[in-house]
Amino acid sequence: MATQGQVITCKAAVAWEPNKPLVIEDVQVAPPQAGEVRIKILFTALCHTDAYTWGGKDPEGLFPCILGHEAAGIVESVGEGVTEVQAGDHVIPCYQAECRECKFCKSGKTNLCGKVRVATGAGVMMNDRQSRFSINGKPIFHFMGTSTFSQYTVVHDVSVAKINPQAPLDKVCLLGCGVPTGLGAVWNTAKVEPGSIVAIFGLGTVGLAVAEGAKSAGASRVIGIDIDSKKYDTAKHFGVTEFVNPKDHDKPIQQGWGTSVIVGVAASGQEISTRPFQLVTGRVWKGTAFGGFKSRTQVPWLVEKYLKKEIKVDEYITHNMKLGEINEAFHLMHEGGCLRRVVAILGGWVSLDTIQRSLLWCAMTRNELSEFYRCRRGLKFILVPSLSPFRTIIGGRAWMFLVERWKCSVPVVRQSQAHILPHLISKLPDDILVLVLNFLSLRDSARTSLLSRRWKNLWTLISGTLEFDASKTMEDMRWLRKERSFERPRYANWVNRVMGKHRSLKLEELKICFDLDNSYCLDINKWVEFAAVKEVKKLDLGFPGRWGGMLRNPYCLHISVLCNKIWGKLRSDAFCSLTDLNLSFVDVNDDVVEYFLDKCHNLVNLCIKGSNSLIKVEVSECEGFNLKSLKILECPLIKVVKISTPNLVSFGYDGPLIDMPFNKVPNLSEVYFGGNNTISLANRSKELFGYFSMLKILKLDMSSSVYNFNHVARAFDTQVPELSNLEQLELSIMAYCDQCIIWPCLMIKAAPLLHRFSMKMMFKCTDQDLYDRDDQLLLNEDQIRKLREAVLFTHQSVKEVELYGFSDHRNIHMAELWLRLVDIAVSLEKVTIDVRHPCLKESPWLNVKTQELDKARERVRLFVQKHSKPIDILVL
Ligand SMILES: NC(=O)C1=CN([C@@H]2O[C@H](COP(=O)(O)OP(=O)(O)OC[C@H]3O[C@@H](n4cnc5c(N)ncnc54)[C@H](OP(=O)(O)O)[C@@H]3O)[C@@H](O)[C@H]2O)C=CC1
Ligand SMILES: N[C@@H](CCC(=O)N[C@@H](CSC=O)C(=O)NCC(=O)O)C(=O)O
Repeated sequence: MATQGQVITCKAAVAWEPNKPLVIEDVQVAPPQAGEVRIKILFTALCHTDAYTWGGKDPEGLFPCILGHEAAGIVESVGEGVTEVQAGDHVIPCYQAECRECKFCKSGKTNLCGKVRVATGAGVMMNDRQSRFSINGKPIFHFMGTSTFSQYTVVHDVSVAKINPQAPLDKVCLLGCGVPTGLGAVWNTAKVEPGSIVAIFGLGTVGLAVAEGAKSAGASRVIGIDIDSKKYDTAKHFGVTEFVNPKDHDKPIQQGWGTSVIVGVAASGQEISTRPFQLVTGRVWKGTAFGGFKSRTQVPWLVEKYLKKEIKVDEYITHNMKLGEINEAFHLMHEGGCLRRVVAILGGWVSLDTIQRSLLWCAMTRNELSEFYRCRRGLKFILVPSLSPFRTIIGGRAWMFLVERWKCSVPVVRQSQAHILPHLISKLPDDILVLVLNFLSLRDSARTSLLSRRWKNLWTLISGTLEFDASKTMEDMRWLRKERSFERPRYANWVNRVMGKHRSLKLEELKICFDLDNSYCLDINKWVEFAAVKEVKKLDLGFPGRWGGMLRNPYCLHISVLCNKIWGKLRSDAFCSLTDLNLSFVDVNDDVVEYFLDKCHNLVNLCIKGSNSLIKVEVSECEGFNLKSLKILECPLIKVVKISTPNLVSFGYDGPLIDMPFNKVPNLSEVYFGGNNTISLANRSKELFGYFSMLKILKLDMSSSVYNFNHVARAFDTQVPELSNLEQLELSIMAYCDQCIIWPCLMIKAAPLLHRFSMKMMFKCTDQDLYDRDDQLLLNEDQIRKLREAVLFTHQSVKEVELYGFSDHRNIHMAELWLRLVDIAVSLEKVTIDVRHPCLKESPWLNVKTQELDKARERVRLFVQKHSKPIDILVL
């Protein structure tokens, strides 16, 4: 284990003070000492006792601490002298230890163990009476010897129950406390006999487990007592036969004798009392801790009972949540319909439902799976998840489709039989399951390893896409200023770990994108080698800085990495399968690009972005050369782009104004220009290419010329390129003054066959300087007249208009002018108007106020109401 003997920094929910929300912190977890075990916690449930201590009622409660005691996980490492468990074992941490040596354990009369209780009650470990948890040196107390609200925890070896690795950890975590307590209260403590009458006060998880235990013990009547009558319905499924709500009665309704078992934990100072006469006349008072079960011995036995379906567990789980939602999970505790909330401590959830959904999806969209099914005569069913989200998407047609596709050989499993789905899935052969895993994200497919031993390594056989997607972390690094020094090695380790485990010989697609600079060149070189060895078809490497631009010390892909000089392992035909190559903020020189163009005869799409060393790109005609799309973007020192290849369909460029000799590109029909020189490039396109008039699609991004006011000033005099065949025009502009509209309008005018027009408007919302400059750019009378003239025309073929970032809060003329497009286009059928900023609309950091957006939407709607044409209008 790479982490063995090391301090692990991980996430944990820390209770800093009683009753204050738990805070997700980066916590240091020290390695286990002698007789200790460090466990990677995967799932934890919440028990009322956690809430009791968090609420400050526990006399043993110490703060700050990490709560949690009903969980399951995998042993990460063990301390000296630990023999009964080892790294990789699936375990349930037990708040009630079992040393099998102390006076109590040997007595045979109690399940309470004396070996470590003094330390667990004091929030420390027995060895040195210190905590293994700390935050920047400040110790954080343990809780109940378990502290499972942490991705890693350290427990005494006498508190670890090793369980069957086939058991789903997201379910059997409940066997760490609530369910055994209820069952054991009946079986071990009260020792209910057949025919007995059992009354249960409180129908939460423990109470329902009591009902289940009572039913299985043969009780003749099981009376549930709760202040919420709605619970009776659920309770019936667990064995409750009658129900009493104390609120419906003003005096006792039952007298008699028998055995009372106290389970509930009460705050310090709270007492129960009775007249001795009550006991004298045959009533018995007992209590139970963990249902009297011997933890290390009997928890594995309970797990087996669950696997054999002899006891319920799944039925107690009402919510699946994530670590970040732990405070919400506490609040839910007080909701009537809530039993156990299981929190995924590491990452999110992947359940069999996800797999079922994925299975159906790929069955419906991929022929290969249906062929696969056809070939396998033995396999005679298809699983149909009739889960509501799916139903909303595909409705009843999915059923028809499946029945049609697989005729009668496909019995469909309906929702009412959903409980047998896991069983059916487990019958699917591995190759089908792997095929299905290809449709999950890398994280989700890796998470299936937790489902059971069978699933453990299946994900390592996926041959579709390995996408190391860390966009969320990148976003946090950007806005929350999350530390790069911490996140970079974590990302690199993740990629290395996954690649180390990956066993499929081939891989369709590899995508790696993170803020990594050249100090990670050894790792990245290995990833490039991995791509070559796995014969990837699509390789996407991106190493942008925090703000999406170049790093000061960018990763440099050296030609020697590709030519066997460093690793010596690559075959001479390395990358011969490559069809798509996207190198973004990877420093490559001319030799590297030439290598890919020369060696990769299957290359169809090539994009080089943000390389400081690229000077010249030459694509020449040669037999069997298939390149269809080429993009050279943000390479500041580029001097020559020389192209002569008949297959080229699409070309994109963003960089200095250079000569681009294009020859023999008869199929070129799509061009993109971006960056500071967009307008100049477009205007000079005829002399640069000579091919401009044959373009069908033109995309111009003029948004980065924000400070280049000369363009705006010259807007009235600008020439537009010849666009006689253009069908689709996409523009991005920095919309800071009315003149911005002129050039696009002239382009629309110059494109008589234009079908679809799309415009993204960027606004610089917070830059006061820009507001000030706006004043300087206010139009004079003459300019306003020219502006109106510029939009005074009609266009016959435009059918579809999309306006993104349409916000009128900055500029009154612009809104009106853009809406005029709807009038200009006489054949218009569809308009989409999105008032949000095109780049920020998905971001929580949107700095345009909601009222402003609402105002803009309202304005659009008013306009639409005035408009009489029968067009389809979507306002976002
Ligand atoms: N001895 C041991 O080994 C263990 C003890 N415990 C203790 O057992 C108790 C139950 O735990 P758990 O099942 O997790 O908790 P739950 O919250 O799931 O269940 C408690 C149930 O009792 C109901 N209730 C509350 N007040 C009353 C009342 N006055 N009369 C009747 N019913 C009432 C609650 O209703 P509502 O939801 O409406 O509030 C809830 O349904 C807790 O005190 C917990 O600390 C737990 C595990 C082990
Ligand atoms: N620390 C509290 C008592 C808490 C308590 O009673 N705990 C139960 C388990 S509750 C589980 O959810 C228990 O079994 N205690 C036995 C033990 O050894 O801790 C207090 O001081 O009142």
